[in-house]
Amino acid sequence: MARSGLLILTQPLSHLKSLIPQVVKEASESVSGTLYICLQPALQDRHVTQDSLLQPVLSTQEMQMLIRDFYMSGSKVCHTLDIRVLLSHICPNLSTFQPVAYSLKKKMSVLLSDSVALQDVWNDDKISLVDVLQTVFKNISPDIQFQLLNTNFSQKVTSSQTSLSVLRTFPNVVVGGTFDYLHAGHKLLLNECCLLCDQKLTVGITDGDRNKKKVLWELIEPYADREKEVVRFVTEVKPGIIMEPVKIFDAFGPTKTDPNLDCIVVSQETKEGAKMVNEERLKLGFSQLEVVVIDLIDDVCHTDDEESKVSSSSIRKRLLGTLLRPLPYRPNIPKTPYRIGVSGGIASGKSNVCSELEKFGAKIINCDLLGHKAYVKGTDAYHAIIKEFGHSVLDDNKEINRRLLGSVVFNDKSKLTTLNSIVWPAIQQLAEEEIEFHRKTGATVVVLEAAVLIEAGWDSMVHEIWATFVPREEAIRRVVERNGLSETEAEKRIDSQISNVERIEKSNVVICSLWEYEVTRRQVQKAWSLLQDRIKPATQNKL
Ligand SMILES: CC(=O)SCCNC(=O)CCNC(=O)[C@H](O)C(C)(C)COP(=O)(O)OP(=O)(O)OC[C@H]1O[C@@H](n2cnc3c(N)ncnc32)[C@H](O)[C@@H]1OP(=O)(O)O
Repeated sequence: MARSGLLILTQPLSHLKSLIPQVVKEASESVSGTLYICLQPALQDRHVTQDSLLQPVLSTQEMQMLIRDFYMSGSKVCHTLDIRVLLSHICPNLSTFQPVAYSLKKKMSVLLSDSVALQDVWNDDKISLVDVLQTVFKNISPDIQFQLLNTNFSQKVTSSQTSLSVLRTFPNVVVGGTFDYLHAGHKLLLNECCLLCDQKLTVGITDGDRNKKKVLWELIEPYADREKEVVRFVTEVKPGIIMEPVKIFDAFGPTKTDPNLDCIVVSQETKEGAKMVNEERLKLGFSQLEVVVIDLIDDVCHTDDEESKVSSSSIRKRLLGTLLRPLPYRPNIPKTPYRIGVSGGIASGKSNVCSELEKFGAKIINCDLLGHKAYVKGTDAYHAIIKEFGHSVLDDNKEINRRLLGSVVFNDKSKLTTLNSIVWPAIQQLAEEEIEFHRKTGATVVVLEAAVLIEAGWDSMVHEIWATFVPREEAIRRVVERNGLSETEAEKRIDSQISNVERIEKSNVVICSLWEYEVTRRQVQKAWSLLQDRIKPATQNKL
């Protein structure tokens, strides 16, 4: 199976239409990652040269529908396939158009085609063909394999009413979105923009508070990564146009500042936004934008609690419980038992996650309880706390009153730092002793439940970090309800810890406890089962 491949289709467009699902299915059996699609009907009766591969092809409404079908089918037939339909040579005017060669980023190691003529050229002179392909597309692997599609293109085509009229294109096209985890819906949207644009495409990419209204916004990719993917997509499929990414913080973005825009491309979901944009432009005395609406792509694998369309929020939900980033190399800690640190903001559901993990067989070390132990009467930490905070933090039995101590330290960051410097080393020592105890009993996985594990720098104590989180507003609500604190006090406690985003950035696995227990349980189950694959002895992995 190739990671990336190039599919050159030479059939007349009318032949292709009903066969797209079959073609995509066949291609997905040979390519697992990116599939670049080049529609080149002109190649049928011409030699394979740089010119014939880039021969201009008319952008008709039929072509537009066909391209949409590729994305729709791709998402149905193989939702993991990254389809990119190449458009540099598709144009509204054959006589004046100068296509630009592609510069595709992924190394292509399989060439798929419906063309027997191309197969003949391959058999006759593979080296020259690879040279030509390299010039037109770049990144063709020297070891590229050729595969003639099995799809029967000679079968009778069910005639459907297709419009052959030439597509109207525009000098300046604009589109907007979050473009998080660039998916088939985004690709269709951007592909459509590229098809309609013949000079400059402005892509507004949301950032800041606007993103915070979205489900699991904490998992939205950083702006720079989203911009990079959008730019890569556009420059790959249509290298001849100017591509301008712009950060946007509202529903208007550049449509409010750029009078020269001509066309806006929106999805069925955002078409109301286009209406608002035109109303605003009218007020500003700017020209009205032509509005092009594209359909949403159905998500064939969505579950009951996910949207029925392909969506970034479903993708983010599916990330919960999975390994988000590679594991750190920890040669300093013994391989067994495998150590997981479960950290998480106040009232984020750590204990619930840990009790689920316990049911699976993990040994839980509750660092909060170790904290109680660390400063019982008579310990070094006990005396150090009295020295720093005075006798007023003691109860009638001369034990440290945690509630009183809490009200002092959560109102003064420097005092919290002092407390931490006293108790963290003591808790850490006790935690190591418990791990050793579990090692002797043959435990395979120990879980260090520690709210501020990352803040304490204990990441180096564990093989991987899992984080639990809920949105800030939900954490406040829970703390007010659970701990009987005021909203302000709850906020102070939350602010004494790193933010969800900072914690997630440093964690390998993330669990969100915002919904019913069952939803959290499923995330933990997924995380546990993926963990088993990771920690299987190497020999078992090979089986
Ligand atoms: C590295 C670790 O995570 S060890 C485990 C956490 N313990 C510590 O850091 C030791 C210092 N903390 C303490 O001694 C106590 O938490 C006190 C005295 C500050 C407060 O005690 P209590 O009023 O009984 O509150 P409690 O211990 O239940 O903590 C309340 C919340 O404060 C947060 N919290 C605890 N310690 C800290 C800290 N050092 N910094 C920031 N937040 C903290 C926790 O998130 C906890 O909520 P959670 O149980 O939902 O996660």
